Amino acid sequence: MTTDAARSTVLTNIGMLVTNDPGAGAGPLGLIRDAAVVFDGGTVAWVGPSGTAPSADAGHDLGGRAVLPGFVESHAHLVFGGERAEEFAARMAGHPYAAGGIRTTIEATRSATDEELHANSRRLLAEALRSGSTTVECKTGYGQTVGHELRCTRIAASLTGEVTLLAAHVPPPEYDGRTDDYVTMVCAEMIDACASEAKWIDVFCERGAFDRDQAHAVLTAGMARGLIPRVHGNQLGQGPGVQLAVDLGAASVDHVCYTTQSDLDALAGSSTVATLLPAADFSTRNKYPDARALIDAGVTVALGADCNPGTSYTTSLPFCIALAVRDMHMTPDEAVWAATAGGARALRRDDVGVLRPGARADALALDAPSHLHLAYRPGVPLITDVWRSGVLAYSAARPRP
Ligand SMILES: N=CN[C@@H](CCC(=O)O)C(=O)O
Ligand SMILES: [Zn+2]
Repeated sequence: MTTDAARSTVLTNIGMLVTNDPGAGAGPLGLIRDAAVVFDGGTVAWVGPSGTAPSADAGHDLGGRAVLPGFVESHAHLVFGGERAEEFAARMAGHPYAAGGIRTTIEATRSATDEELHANSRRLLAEALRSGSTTVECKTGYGQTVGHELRCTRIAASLTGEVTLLAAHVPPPEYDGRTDDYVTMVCAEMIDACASEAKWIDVFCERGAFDRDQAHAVLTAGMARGLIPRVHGNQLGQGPGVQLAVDLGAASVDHVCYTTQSDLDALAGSSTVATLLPAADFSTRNKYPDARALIDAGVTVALGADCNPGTSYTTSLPFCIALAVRDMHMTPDEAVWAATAGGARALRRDDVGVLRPGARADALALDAPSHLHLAYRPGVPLITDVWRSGVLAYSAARPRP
């Protein structure tokens, strides 16, 4: 077992390799049977048939198992205090989900110590790694004051380079009935204070949260400070989120459960990714997005787990793949692509979500002969090994990280 990123490692006897490089193998997933991969330090050095693999300092025989690029989680809320199991139970008893539930977590987050927030977010990041996520975006959004958002942004930045300032998640209680004043404060103070720690700016554009003009003001203020927009939209009903995301050239619009034909047309003619979050729809009994209509219209689709304590307390992209196939009518290949290359597109990255020379050496192995088993065997812990930047960061054969 190799844990040293400075050395080269050859993975041999891979039954089925997903490269996501159509030039390297069959179909959009670039599938290669009986394959090998060489990692040199933190990058992929070689990909091809097992028999022709170059030698390396160390070897890892996969015994016919499948290997995929590490999952790219492009939607996660990992910095928060408390949990909302009671709200989940009430929902399962028939209470609807509403944006206001976010305030419960704002209160718990503001009350939590830095150490508690660090420990909880690191625990969830390690959980995501065990589920195969090797790149993880992380949002703030449960502070909603300058000081608390700055604290949460710094904690997120200690976990990942993909930090999203979710400056406008829901108007906090002290701004009750004064959402415009909150937006003014965000644009005048919060974004200035937090921008240097973040890459992305995000808004929840939805009934009960922020309307189109308010969301536009926050996103453009973020863009003026160098942040790239992404949007939570069209989760709970039809709304302006999709169109706003496209108008501003956002990297992604997330949820996208309720769409009109003009939303589909706008997305199809844009570079904005539709990031679908089926675990949130599962846990809120919400309508699933029409993934088939999106894909058939030519929209780029990503899958995210949306880990958060309200709507989706899971870090498991394998679970989302299974939901996407069973309930959103994506093919297993489409779902696997969306959780790897699709997530990379949503984060505007070309070095992850793909196994080709020069890419980051992020991969996972399954206790299964092909990637199809991710949807075919729902709920089964199939992931045996996860490499991040060439290092074996998780192995089911070893104690957990
Ligand atoms: N939709 C908005 N934000 C989260 C939910 C947050 C919460 O309920 O705490 C989401 O992505 O689902
Ligand atoms: Zn979210």
